[in-house]
Amino acid sequence: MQPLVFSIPMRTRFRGVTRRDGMVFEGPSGWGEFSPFPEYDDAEAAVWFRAAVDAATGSWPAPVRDTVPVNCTVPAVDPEAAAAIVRASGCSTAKVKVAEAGQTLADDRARVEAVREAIGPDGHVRVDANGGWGVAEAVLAVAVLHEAVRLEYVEQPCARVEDLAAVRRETDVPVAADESIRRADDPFRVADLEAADIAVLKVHPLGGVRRCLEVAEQIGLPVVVSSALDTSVGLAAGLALAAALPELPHACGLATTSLLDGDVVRDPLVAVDGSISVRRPQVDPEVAARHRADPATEAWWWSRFERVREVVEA
Ligand SMILES: O=C(O)CCC(=O)C1=CC=CC(O)[C@@H]1C(=O)O
Ligand SMILES: [Mg+2]
Repeated sequence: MQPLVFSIPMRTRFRGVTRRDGMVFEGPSGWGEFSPFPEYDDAEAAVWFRAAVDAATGSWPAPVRDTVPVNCTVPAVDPEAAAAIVRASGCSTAKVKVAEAGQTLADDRARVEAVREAIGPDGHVRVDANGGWGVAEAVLAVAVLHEAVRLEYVEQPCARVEDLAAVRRETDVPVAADESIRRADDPFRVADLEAADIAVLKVHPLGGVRRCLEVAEQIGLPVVVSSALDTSVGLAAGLALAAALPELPHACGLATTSLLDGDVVRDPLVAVDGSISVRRPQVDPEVAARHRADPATEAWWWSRFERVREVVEA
């Protein structure tokens, strides 16, 4: 089948995005997704392209489990909306966005408190600052939020690896690295600088399932597999990675189809009782057609696809 350009509305604005656009294409092994965020340049998008080609033409490692525990993902919304997302999810781990531009630590605190209330005392609450804090700010914010709700970990409190290491030395709350791995020239620097307790791995920004498995083996840290807000096609690759990891001590950030108002498959990968069953849904042309991008968006993606393919084949 011809590659398809999709454009799916987000249910809530997330990382400044209100629609998720991208392409899916089919190869001998199944469907692959190519959906780098629009602001990424061709060199960065090329890594996502490799992951999509790998999904469509390569083989995935053998799974060692058939379900993957997942967290619900709570955008930087008000406390009532945050609690409603947690309750609707059925998950016992929640990842809460904090440090959103234009919001305060009091906003973050009110959100995580509502999430703790909704998830109960035995649930896990983790926060993701997407590098939005400086070191001193992060140390203070983590102390306040940990005191309020007990945190499982804090993801990417600061942008720089050196700053992650500095925060890690100042707090007992485990630090997870995300952008410092997926957008870094050297994904292993976080381990070399003892900057993180946990590695968040995303399949598309890191070039595919097998490449991620190699990173997981070499980085020497417990891994949390997370999505890049993919459709169920991209998520299946994350699920394959999570299913193949020898150890999976934390819930994974793969319950993100609920953030999208639609999908390209008929049977989306959704969490049931906090877990997703490991499988690989195929694109349904009729369902995908409902989310076909408008001609201008389609033209933009085709031109990106051709440019990035040239980068990859050069
Ligand atoms: O980890 C999750 O719970 C879901 C995925 C998720 O939060 C993200 C996906 C893609 C880009 C993001 O800004 C964000 C993240 O930073 O982890
Ligand atoms: Mg993150």
